[in-house]
Amino acid sequence: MKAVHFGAGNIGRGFIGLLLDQSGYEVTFVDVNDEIISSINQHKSYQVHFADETSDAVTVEHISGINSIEDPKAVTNAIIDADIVTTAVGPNILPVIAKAIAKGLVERIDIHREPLAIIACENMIGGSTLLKEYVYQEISETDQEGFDDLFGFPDAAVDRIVPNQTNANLLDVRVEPYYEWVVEKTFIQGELPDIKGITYVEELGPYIERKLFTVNTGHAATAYLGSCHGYETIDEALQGEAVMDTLNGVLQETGQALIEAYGFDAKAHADYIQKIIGRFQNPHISDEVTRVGRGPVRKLGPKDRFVRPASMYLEFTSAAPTYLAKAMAAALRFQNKSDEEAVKLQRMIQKKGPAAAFAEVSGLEQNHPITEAVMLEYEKLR
Ligand SMILES: NC(=O)c1ccc[n+]([C@@H]2O[C@H](COP(=O)([O-])OP(=O)(O)OC[C@H]3O[C@@H](n4cnc5c(N)ncnc54)[C@H](O)[C@@H]3O)[C@@H](O)[C@H]2O)c1
Ligand SMILES: O=P(O)(O)OC[C@@H](O)[C@@H](O)[C@H](O)[C@H](O)CO
Repeated sequence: MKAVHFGAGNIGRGFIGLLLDQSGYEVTFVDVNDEIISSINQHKSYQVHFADETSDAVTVEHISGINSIEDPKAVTNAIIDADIVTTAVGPNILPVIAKAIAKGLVERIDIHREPLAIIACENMIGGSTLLKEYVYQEISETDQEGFDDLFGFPDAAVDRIVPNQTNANLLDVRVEPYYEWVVEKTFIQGELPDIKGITYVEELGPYIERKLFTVNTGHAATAYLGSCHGYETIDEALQGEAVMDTLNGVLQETGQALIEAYGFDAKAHADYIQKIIGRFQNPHISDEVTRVGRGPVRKLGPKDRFVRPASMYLEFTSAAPTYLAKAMAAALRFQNKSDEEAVKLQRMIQKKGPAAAFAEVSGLEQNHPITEAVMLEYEKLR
């Protein structure tokens, strides 16, 4: 069985590639980073190390790599032969890889009519659905009809903390032991891919929102507040009472919204929160606030980890959330010269002022109760 995986980065090698290899797939990584791709083709294996005191490292084999800039034809051929396609490139790159996926699918359908699942493993709601939209923008309406019967784009939620890597071997990855990969089975054509570690569900909504608005909201809140307080890593930031108190408050607010929306058991959700805070505190992982806070414009977006749960909270309680507002205010103060979105956001704030900048990225009006709550906290952080 053959898998094509776009993005040979942290989660690509440390999670998706590992599980595909363990399920018997030969994995072809597609990436634009020539150093990584050359190394994959030279060594044909790498090790995944686990950030705990007990687990042994696992070797991932049966891999190859394609540099999609240098050899687009090889990407097309790999998609023609693939039994599954997965991605972990970041939400902003989905429109870029959609072109290569569309070309591969158009040529594939001329050669054979085997069904295929294309799964975007990105931290966002509806990642595969969005990828499908980008792919369909690249093909004619006639081709689209043929595609619907063969190619499924099931949405997914992936959870495993994989920080930036500092290993002697470029390809090796150090990951937390915990993982979860949930895939919505509704739109899969043909048989469900037999991948060890995937949980198939009828409806992904509750899973992706629970994950995104607990793990990722909590993570980003810690990163932005930690950064404001001068901390460099997530575990360091949580040693300070101020950040920990706000994190707890944020997760109480998102928890209240999630329980209202999906009827989760309150005790089970409280346990889930504690487990996640424990994962953030893992002393065997050093995860930089700059990685976790990357892309503040995306993270302050209308459907992402802050604004959507804040809007749910407002809807259910008729009050704007306090702690989510503190975290969003800290996001507006996030400085990182190496992060394009952080630089862009600071420029917007300088040019238009914080309320207008927040309104633009969040999609909320300047006089919206959430914007007003964020501005109150923004002033306090001065
Ligand atoms: N790291 C984590 O803890 C984690 C966990 C769950 C989900 N995710 C999600 O996985 C995705 C990737 O995150 P990551 O941490 O692995 O990032 P990363 O930067 O380590 O990896 C992204 C990879 O995509 C590659 N890439 C960029 N443009 C490309 C293109 N046009 N074609 C092919 N490859 C391209 C990059 O070169 C890089 O190797 C994100 O959506 C992230 O939210 C990450
Ligand atoms: O990948 P991002 O930028 O959406 O979010 C940063 C981290 O919160 C994220 O990568 C987590 O480590 C991951 O989602 C854990 O499953």
